[in-house]
Amino acid sequence: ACPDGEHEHAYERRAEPIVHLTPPSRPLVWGDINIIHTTDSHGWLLGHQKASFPEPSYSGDFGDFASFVAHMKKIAEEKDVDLLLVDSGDLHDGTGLVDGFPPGGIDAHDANKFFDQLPYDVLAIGNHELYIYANALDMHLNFAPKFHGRYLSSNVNITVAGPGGTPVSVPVGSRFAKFKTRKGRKVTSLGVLFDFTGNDHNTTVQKVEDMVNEAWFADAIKEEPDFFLLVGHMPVARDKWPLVFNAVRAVHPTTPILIFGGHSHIRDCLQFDGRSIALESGRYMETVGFLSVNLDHQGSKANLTVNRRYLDPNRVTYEFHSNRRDSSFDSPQGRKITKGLQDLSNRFNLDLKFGTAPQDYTLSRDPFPSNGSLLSLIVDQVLPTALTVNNSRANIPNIIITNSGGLRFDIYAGPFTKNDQLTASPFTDAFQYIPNVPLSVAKSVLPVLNGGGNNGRRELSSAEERYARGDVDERYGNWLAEMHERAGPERRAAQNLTLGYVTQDACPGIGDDTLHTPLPFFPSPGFISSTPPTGSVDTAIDLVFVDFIASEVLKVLNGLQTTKTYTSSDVLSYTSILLNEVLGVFAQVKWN
Ligand SMILES: Nc1ccn([C@@H]2O[C@H](COP(=O)(O)O)[C@@H](O)[C@H]2O)c(=O)n1
Ligand SMILES: [Zn+2]
Ligand SMILES: [Zn+2]
Repeated sequence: ACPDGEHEHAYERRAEPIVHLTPPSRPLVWGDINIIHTTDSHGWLLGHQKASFPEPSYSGDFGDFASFVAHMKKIAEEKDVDLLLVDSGDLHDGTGLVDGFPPGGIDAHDANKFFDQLPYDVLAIGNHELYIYANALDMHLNFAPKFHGRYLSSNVNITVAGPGGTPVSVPVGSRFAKFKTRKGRKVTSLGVLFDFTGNDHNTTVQKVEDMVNEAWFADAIKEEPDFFLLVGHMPVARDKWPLVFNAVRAVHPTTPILIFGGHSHIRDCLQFDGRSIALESGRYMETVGFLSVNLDHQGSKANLTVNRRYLDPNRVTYEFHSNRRDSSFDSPQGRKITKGLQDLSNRFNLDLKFGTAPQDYTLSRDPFPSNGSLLSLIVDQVLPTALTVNNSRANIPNIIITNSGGLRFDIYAGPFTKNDQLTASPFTDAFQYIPNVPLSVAKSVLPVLNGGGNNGRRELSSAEERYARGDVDERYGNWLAEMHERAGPERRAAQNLTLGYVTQDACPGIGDDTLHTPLPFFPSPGFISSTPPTGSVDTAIDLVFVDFIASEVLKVLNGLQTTKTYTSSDVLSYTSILLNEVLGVFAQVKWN
């Protein structure tokens, strides 16, 4: 499959040990319309930098990605087809580049600037652009204008000072966009956010079912384009896409509809009907999605010919698909972006070392609880250590509860830096407490939180559920065997599959671009807590929790007992140390 045999070279950056990457299994299938998709990048613009698999598979940085896109645009011109670039949101929260700014800065302000150096055709807003008003305002004032009407927030508004200082509620970006492709195809595009309710004051998210009844929506979709490009921060399965899809379909029974989703951080694909396709391209720049569609059967109402591929973003992948060698791959713009990102990392001092992690701690590759579980490390060691530093309540027995979704990435053995701290735990959530909670009541809070719905944890994809059940799709096994057979003896010998994504979705054929051995996957509860102290049922303890879950904790406390009605006035500040600082504090104490 490898055109010139040049792609099996090494990943050898940043003084990491040399690691050999497997090239993609086959060339991309191009169509009349081709779309490259990113989503939930969460600041991983410097790529994944650790040496053990699967990380090197995702080692391409945003500069490499920019070079790839530039080459692909050239190939599209040579083939005389369209190539678009889209993003489905969640730019903020996730690495030092977006969270390691000095005090007083604005979250992802500096890192955002790399996005507008790429030729994005459409971008949609994510929920992580809305947790903090200042970030949403930055998107409105500084980010959206760079994309000239193509940064879409169909159902998301922000309140700003209007004429004469009167507050007005306006879309953060634009509600929709209509444009023509290079080949002259007419496109109507929306940018929809799921029914998010955790947004900051002075931002509003309209429910998807209400959005599709708006007059502007009917107007926007009235005229028939060559295809609808629905980009949105909403999982392609189990969410509100059918509402948007059906609203469009009711007016245009056969017009092609291409959907690009996000938010659930998985590789996924499905077709709502034969003339549509919905793709979701993972998270953290661990996946670049590629979708091709053949539209040019004028007048035909036949099923679309569609092809989707989930690329591992690394230079081997990029060079393979753009027919470049290492020496001819980097574009000037790509190099500039890589340098800019490294400069930003240096400016934010992201290599600052807090200590040395003695082993790997993972979020889902080890069961919870276990010695290898990051969640176990957090509740058994990190929080009990870090929260008692300089804390006058250190000697009062406590239970500390947090939501597992607040921890976002594994820790790998070796130097533990400021960037590692912020990838594992990016949120500035504060610790609060309620004093004098009877031990028996406090002990019951965690089980009720975990029994009471799915808050705090993201849903498992159907593939993850199947993996957790040990149920591996035989389609993949057969295909893998066939690829091995076709590969020939030399390649077969070289193909010791690395750990990585093994995707099972609902679209035809196999989506993964590079073959992998699947990563172990263990589900974890939505909420986790430190071990409760011993004592009698009425021992008064501090119930400590992150502010992100304060309202849920109050609700549970009031459901568990009737002696006292707990309100937000019972909630006090526990420490000045934030959730995104606890690992650094712990590492300095225990890993030095
Ligand atoms: N302050 C915060 C904000 C978010 N979370 C967690 O992130 C989840 C949403 O992340 P997506 O990338 O999937 O949009 C949310 O459900 C929380 O679990 C948090 O813990 N603290
Ligand atoms: Zn996300
Ligand atoms: Zn999200």
